Amino acid sequence: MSSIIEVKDLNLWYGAHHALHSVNIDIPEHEITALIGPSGCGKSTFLKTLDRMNDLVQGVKIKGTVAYRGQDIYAPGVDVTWLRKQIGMVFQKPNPFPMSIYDNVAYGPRTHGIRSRAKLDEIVENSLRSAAIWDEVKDRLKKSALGLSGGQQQRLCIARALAVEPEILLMDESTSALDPISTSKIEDLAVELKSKYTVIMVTHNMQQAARVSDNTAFFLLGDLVEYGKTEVLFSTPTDKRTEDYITGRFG
Ligand SMILES: Nc1ncnc2c1ncn2[C@@H]1O[C@H](COP(=O)(O)OP(=O)(O)OP(=O)(O)O)[C@@H](O)[C@H]1O
Repeated sequence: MSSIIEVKDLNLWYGAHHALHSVNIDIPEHEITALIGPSGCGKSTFLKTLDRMNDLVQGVKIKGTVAYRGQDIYAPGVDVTWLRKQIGMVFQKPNPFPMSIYDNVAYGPRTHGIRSRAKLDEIVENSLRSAAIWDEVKDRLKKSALGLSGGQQQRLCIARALAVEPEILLMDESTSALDPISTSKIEDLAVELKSKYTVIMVTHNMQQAARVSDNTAFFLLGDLVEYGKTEVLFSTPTDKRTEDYITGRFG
């Protein structure tokens, strides 16, 4: 399986705080990679380096390379709007825009210049179908997205991310604010999506990582301690710190 992201010697500082220490990791295409580790270990920071969301943080310094399909995304001249079209993000709390369900999904494609009503209708339907929410919303597309349940809102946010046809979907604890049924729907969805997309998810929930991911990366205090196939990392971890974490001895 080829790598879609290759990270080499990635270091990140927030001011004087050294939050990521020389991280090296290759992310395979069309698989689900989970990032696990205790609170504050750098999972979200690492995830955000992949679509340059940390650029917005004042005082941040980043060294090393993050290559997406062989291209360093931190090289001068990289168009961050283009990058975020390739690499979409779904956040911890559902954050639909205060507009209709239809307009939430059409927002990105419109921003990228698509005006044809028929084309937008097609994108909206396909994206909502891919996010497994079409049947629940097809009769209320013009209604406010804020009237949906939390789980529906999160699937709508996934549809919104898919509408611009990214290659990679980043999910930052995207089920932690949801009930178990909605969580299970999003886990099933992530597994379905990997035939078309590459999914990278931060999760606090080790059962979730074990259930849905193909690869798992364990972070601790800014270090990538161990990375490998999920079933191997959970059954025969090579590092004592990984073993302690997955057996619940700390974190
Ligand atoms: N914007 C920021 N400015 C300064 N320090 C930050 C910022 N964001 C994160 N940090 C610090 O960087 C470290 C890593 O944080 P990060 O949010 O990446 O951890 P995490 O593993 O995702 O944690 P959690 O599971 O609690 O979300 C922490 O010490 C955190 O306090």
